[in-house]
Amino acid sequence: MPAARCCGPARRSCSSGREMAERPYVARTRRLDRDVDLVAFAGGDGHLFEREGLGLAGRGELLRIDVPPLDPAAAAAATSDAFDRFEVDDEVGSPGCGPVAFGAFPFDPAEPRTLVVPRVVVGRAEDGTRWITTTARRDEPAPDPSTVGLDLVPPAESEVDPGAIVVRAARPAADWCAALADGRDRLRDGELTKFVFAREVVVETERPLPRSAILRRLRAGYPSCYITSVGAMVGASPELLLSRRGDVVRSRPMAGTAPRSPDPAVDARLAAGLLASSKDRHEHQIVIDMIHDALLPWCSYLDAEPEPSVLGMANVQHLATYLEGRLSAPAASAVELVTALHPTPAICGTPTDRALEVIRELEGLERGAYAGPVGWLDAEGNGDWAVGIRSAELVGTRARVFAGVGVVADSDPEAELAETRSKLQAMLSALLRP
Ligand SMILES: C=C(O[C@@H]1C=C(C(=O)O)C=C[C@H]1O)C(=O)O
Repeated sequence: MPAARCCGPARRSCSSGREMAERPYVARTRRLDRDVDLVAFAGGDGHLFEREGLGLAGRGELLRIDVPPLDPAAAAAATSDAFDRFEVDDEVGSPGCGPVAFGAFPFDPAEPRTLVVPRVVVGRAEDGTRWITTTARRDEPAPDPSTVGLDLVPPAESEVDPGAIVVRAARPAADWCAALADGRDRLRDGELTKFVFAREVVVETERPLPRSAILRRLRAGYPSCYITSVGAMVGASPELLLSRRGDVVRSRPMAGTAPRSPDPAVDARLAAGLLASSKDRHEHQIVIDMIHDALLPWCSYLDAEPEPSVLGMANVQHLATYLEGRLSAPAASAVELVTALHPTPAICGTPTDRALEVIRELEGLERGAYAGPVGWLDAEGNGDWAVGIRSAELVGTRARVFAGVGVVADSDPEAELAETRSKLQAMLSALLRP
């Protein structure tokens, strides 16, 4: 049974005792005439998924939804059951309106996953539509979206000086390189084609890190990335795992990396070298093939760009390929597709099970939600999910910052170490403002 969408007189009939038991929650969406800054709205303790100023930001927590791991159909059933418990009064009707849930799922695909439905969500869409949704239990005084909204914007955190800062690699670089070489040598036995190996850097400060200031810096420095804040994780990922709008599905995987140069001629040479590198093209193709094969069973058609392009951020440039398809009816929900796709070889390897074994045995770190899917889902199954890379777990005065690299048979540990340093730069420069 879909979430009840009602408005006007129909709202009264929704208040029967039966409705009360079946639909204990209400969600009201209203158009916003004022503009809204999503990063400011999310503040230091909200939920955020934003790219180029568009997306969703939420505050508070009405409800948590447990999403079963590993089983796409069970994940879809759990989320649609949860959304069915809402009476929805939505005057806008765009993707991301009505009740929405945010999640930063763990990397480990077998671990439990949770979505959070905030109490207030604001949205900004590409066509200029802006809206606010409030959610509540039916038996509590319902906040009115036309009055509640933007007064909830938290005051900007002052640029609190976090005091003395200690930064250290969780594992000595030489040790990490030796473990990577050990894994690489196992690629030669033919059972494993690629695995992704990550490093962790720990940042400790005297006073808590200013989360909303960090998000503003990430947005300023990485405007083409997905700026996210969900649970303990913050990030600026360039990589779209999955976007689902109605029956249209998109993904933009990335794999294959080169540094940037301030000299345009050198930078162009680096990009051309990346496109011509058989190692990087191989790493990239593994990811595209897997995503294509994993999405195809859900689609009536699916197209991938024939050639990757090079996408540049401030710190690194990547090979990237768009895939776009139309979902077969009934269209699978975003959470169903995310469950089917994750973990891709961009952040795990191939074959998945062997790569997971090597990561668990040799990486020596707890990935948590690093490299897990991060995004949102609405009651119609729409959603946007990024790959949770270029991310950090922030807890009080401690941040764990992560970066990983794809390892194939001809990977060089020192070059891969340098690549992690370039990738870490995104988050470290946002955290450490001397
Ligand atoms: C794993 C990370 O990045 C991934 C690995 C890449 C590579 O190996 O070339 C490129 C983009 C990402 O898919 C990371 O940034 O932590």
